[in-house]
Amino acid sequence: MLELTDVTRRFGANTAVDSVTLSIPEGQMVGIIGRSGAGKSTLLRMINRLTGVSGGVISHHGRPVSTLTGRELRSWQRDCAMIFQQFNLVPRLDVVSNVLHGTLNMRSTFATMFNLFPREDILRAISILERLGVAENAPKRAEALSGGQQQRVAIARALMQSPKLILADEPIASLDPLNAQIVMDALKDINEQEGITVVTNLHTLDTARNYCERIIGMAAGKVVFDGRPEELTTEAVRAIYGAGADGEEISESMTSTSLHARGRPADVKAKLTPSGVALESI
Ligand SMILES: Nc1ncnc2c1ncn2[C@@H]1O[C@H](COP(=O)(O)OP(=O)(O)OP(=O)(O)O)[C@@H](O)[C@H]1O
Repeated sequence: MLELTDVTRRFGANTAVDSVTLSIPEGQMVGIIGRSGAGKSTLLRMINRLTGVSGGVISHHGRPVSTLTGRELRSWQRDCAMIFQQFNLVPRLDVVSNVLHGTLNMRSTFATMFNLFPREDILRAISILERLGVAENAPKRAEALSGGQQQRVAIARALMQSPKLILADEPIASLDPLNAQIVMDALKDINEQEGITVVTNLHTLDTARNYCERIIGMAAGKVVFDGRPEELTTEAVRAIYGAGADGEEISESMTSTSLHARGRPADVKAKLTPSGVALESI
């Protein structure tokens, strides 16, 4: 169980995350939604300790993790792997080495500097890449891969850490709908097969509904919705996304996966559905 009690993060006078209290049981797939600036990334980054807390406590199985330092902090960061919107791979390094870097915290600096990896780790990295359908790219430089393939490599690197939790910060925001679906399917599969808790920020409501058993809605740093997808009523959506700054109502484009493909008229929207990609006129 991951527990956040009164967790707050301030940046100067700005409160990015405001007294958030949450319990996330082991094995849950949770989607965090909200407008830009609602505090979603800051919340995830505090769990992984990329960002410190200004107040409150984060604990895992009763152990406070928000105050860990040194070796214990590194061990916690290994337990909760992060996946980022921009993949964060080493572009010039080959794919398999990128995945092997998931073992970074477990190895000596010397071994890491010279890319010395045990044979069993290399075989494991390749089998994880196989599972994610990108093993044929193992010798290529990461930068030679498409965005969707790079994100699958980033997921492979996360799995290489044998994490207890995967924290994904807008993992599909840079991907086209088809690749977005492949990446979300991979995260769902890992959650179901391995029982790894997945907490993912999503900028699209329909993706959260389709993939997550629990949705947390944030607005201005606070949790304003926490429930099952079917409990997410229009009223709840309005509480999360509110009205626009100029008073306009929430629009589908704010909350759904929309793509204006090159050469395609802007009034056609590609929507990610459980059965594939549907093009709709809007
Ligand atoms: N390192 C930082 N320094 C100063 N302010 C920050 C920092 N990180 C985040 N903020 C501020 O905290 C607030 C919440 O930002 P955060 O990135 O967590 O929101 P978000 O919901 O993830 O938005 P987005 O979807 O655009 O990433 C914003 O007002 C942002 O400007």
